[in-house]
Amino acid sequence: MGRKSAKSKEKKQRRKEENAKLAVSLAKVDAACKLEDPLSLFEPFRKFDRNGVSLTIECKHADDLDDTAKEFIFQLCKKNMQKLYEENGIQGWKDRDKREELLEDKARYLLVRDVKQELVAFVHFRFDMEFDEEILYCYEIQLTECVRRKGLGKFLMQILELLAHKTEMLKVMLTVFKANDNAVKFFMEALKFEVDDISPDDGMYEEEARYWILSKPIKRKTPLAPKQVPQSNTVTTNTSVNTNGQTNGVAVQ
Ligand SMILES: CC(=O)SCCNC(=O)CCNC(=O)[C@H](O)C(C)(C)COP(=O)(O)OP(=O)(O)OC[C@H]1O[C@@H](n2cnc3c(N)ncnc32)[C@H](O)[C@@H]1OP(=O)(O)O
Repeated sequence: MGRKSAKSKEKKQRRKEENAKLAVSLAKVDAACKLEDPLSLFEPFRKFDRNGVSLTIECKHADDLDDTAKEFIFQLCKKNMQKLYEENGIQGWKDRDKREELLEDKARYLLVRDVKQELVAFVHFRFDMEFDEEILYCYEIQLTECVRRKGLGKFLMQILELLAHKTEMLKVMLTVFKANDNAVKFFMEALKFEVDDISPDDGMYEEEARYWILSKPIKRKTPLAPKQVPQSNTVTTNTSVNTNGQTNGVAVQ
């Protein structure tokens, strides 16, 4: 009896701790979702001026998109992804389902425009929980062909990593079709994303899953031990961005 009651006490304590941890994670996601314009935290990242293109980047809630932006997002996604969905997706491609997913409440966008103010690329992302972890999920990164292979995709993913760091998310996650060779090279080779623990294992289903769930942990600088802290108090674990758009305090490759 004595042992049993000690055990149940332990169990209760563990559950209490788990609930408290979950409440903290949910509060972080909630706070991140409430940020009006997260890009205002990283002003230098509003411009991409490299490799012969001059582009501007803005961040919007799905709710605040105008009809032109909504249509651009849907049509570009369809152009880039329909064939892959039809060949690899369980339910193929469905216009209506995709339109709904793109405009769900939590959806947020990075919108990229050229000098004529024409949209040329977008990222659809969300702050969310994946099981009991607070994460930033990249639903889509879609570029028109004329702005590919100029470093823009990498730049946009760096913004997501910075946002995830600033809002204290644990990972950036995404789903990619195994057959999407270019995207797999981009995420896994160039950006060092890895197959996440929740990605379906081979052999889990009758047929091998046609996609991977990838993730990249958001690394934080470990604060120095007290005796190592310099007198000048210059050590910080916060992310800061210098005027060249380079980051300090977060591992962005
Ligand atoms: C979660 C999802 O959204 S999955 C779907 C991803 N999106 C798509 O498949 C839509 C069509 N493709 C695209 O929009 C773009 O090609 C993206 C997003 C995949 C890549 O963006 P880009 O701006 O073209 O990539 P970026 O120029 O930053 O490339 C960085 C590195 O990734 C790798 N990479 C990018 N594209 C390719 C490619 N087509 N083939 C091989 N490697 C590539 C390279 O190592 C590249 O470095 P390098 O150019 O110095 O060799």
